[in-house]
Amino acid sequence: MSGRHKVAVLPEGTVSDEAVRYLFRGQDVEFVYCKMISDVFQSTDAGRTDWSVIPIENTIDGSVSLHMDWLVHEVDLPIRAEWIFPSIQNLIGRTRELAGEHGKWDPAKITKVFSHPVAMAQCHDFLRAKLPHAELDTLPSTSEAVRLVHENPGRGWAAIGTHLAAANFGLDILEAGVTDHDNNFTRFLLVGAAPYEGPDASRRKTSLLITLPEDYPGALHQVLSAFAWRKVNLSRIESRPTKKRLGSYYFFIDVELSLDTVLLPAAISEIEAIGCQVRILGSYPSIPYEA
Ligand SMILES: O=C(O)C(=O)C[C@]1(C(=O)O)C=C[C@@H](O)C=C1
Repeated sequence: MSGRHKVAVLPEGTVSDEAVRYLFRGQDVEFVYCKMISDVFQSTDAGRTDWSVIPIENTIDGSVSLHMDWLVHEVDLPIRAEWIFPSIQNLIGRTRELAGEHGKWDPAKITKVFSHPVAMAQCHDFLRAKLPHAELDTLPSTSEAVRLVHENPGRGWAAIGTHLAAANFGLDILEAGVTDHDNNFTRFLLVGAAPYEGPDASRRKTSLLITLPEDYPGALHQVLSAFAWRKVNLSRIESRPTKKRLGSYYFFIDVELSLDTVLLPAAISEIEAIGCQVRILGSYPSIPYEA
């Protein structure tokens, strides 16, 4: 595809937006903001954009299962790159509306908190300790939550979201950094038909989706040993339902090796020889994060 690349991503001011700006810093790309993650996937699937930005795993909340399932069942978009980005969440609202006697926000004045479910889960301890009385409501993104609070003054509403969203909607940071741990990162995937052309990374990975044969005792052990005896490192193994039958699962396996090496195709052939189905989800650079 020629010309300026287009990247589908959740709305401006989301963590995904911050992360994609970081990945493409200094490069001439066009961001196409989509309200829902389904629109992010479908935009590239339908060819309207070259890539989609998909949050896939978080330090505190683990894998984003919904997005993993979309990658497998709904679209066929190869993974082109992965990178991590800090997920810094803040309590956002209007200080003037929510302040107590001392001018600081007063938890008792907050009736409802909005956010994306994954962002909300990252702030579980804070919400339980400081706002146990508040109703929690989830939305398709953190910036959508901030927008809702912006449009509804005087109701005691607050949002969990980024500094960028608070600034975009002219709201205040009531409390900064409210995630359960400071060292909170989200891993993102760039998926789509176009190869990623950014600066190359020395670390490469390959993601595989493996379906085990039925009635083959020890099949998972054999799969793992095909990697183990070749001393191939796996950075993640995760099971998800095939959605066809109760108890039937795929295994997502991230291998710390490019598909261009001799070892990995040999391991895949060995795994297929025992009757497993192997789908290659992508072989891609793992871009390091530099603070
Ligand atoms: O709502 C956002 O800000 C997003 O970018 C979405 C999302 C996610 O889907 O996991 C991405 C990263 C954050 O850690 C929390 C939420």
